[in-house]
Amino acid sequence: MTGILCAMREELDPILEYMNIKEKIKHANNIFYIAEFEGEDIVLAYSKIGKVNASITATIMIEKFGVDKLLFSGVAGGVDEDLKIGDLIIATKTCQHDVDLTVFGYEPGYIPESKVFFECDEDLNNIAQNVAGKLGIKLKDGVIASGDQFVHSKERKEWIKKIFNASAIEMEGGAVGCVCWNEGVPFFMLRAISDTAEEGAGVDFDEFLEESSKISAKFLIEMLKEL
Ligand SMILES: Nc1ncnc2c(CN3C[C@H](CCSCCOCCO)[C@@H](O)C3)c[nH]c12
Repeated sequence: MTGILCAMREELDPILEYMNIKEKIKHANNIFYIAEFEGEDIVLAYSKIGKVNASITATIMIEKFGVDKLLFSGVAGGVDEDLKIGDLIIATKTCQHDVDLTVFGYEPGYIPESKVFFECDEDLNNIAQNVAGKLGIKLKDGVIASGDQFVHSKERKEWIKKIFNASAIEMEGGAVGCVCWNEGVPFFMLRAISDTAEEGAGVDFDEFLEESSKISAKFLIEMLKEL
């Protein structure tokens, strides 16, 4: 069964509008929507913000609901110069930019017995690129870096770009990628840009959250039709 995960209610609501919701299950302070879409059952939820919350919900989706591929939809801060507000990006891999065990000689983002980068599923990414081609949409791909902080400083953004070669920044994908890697579940992440993660990003985020969430949701629905 396909799982669709978002961080915020605003990111999930535009997706639910396309779904025939059959059941709502409350569990671990989340609501899991069991829906039917084009004859297939799908489980959907928003985790709440941040890597810990996203890890909890992703793990429950897999362990309790038997999700065998996990698709994330939401918004992100753009890092690459060519990413404008409203543009779409998919992750080739995710990481955690706020993990720092460098005093012990480890590279930024590395945790012993784990890894810095969690690869996203190539087949799902290829499907996304095919859908983008049919729709005539530019769909960037690249590293998307997560941390438990809303990044609103050019200095921090440039550091994340330099160290992780990040194209976008958010707060959940590195955790969900880690969960899916450990569980052996294919992971796909789609984000629409809501801000540029620099000074003033908070204002842009508030202004563009809803519209960028809809852009991501709309594309995800087109992709679901190809799964
Ligand atoms: N620059 C940036 N830095 C880090 N992450 C992001 C993301 C991606 N999501 C949005 C949300 C952060 C917003 S907290 C909003 C608090 O409530 C505001 C009122 O509801 C979190 O789930 C990560 C967009 N721009 C970002």
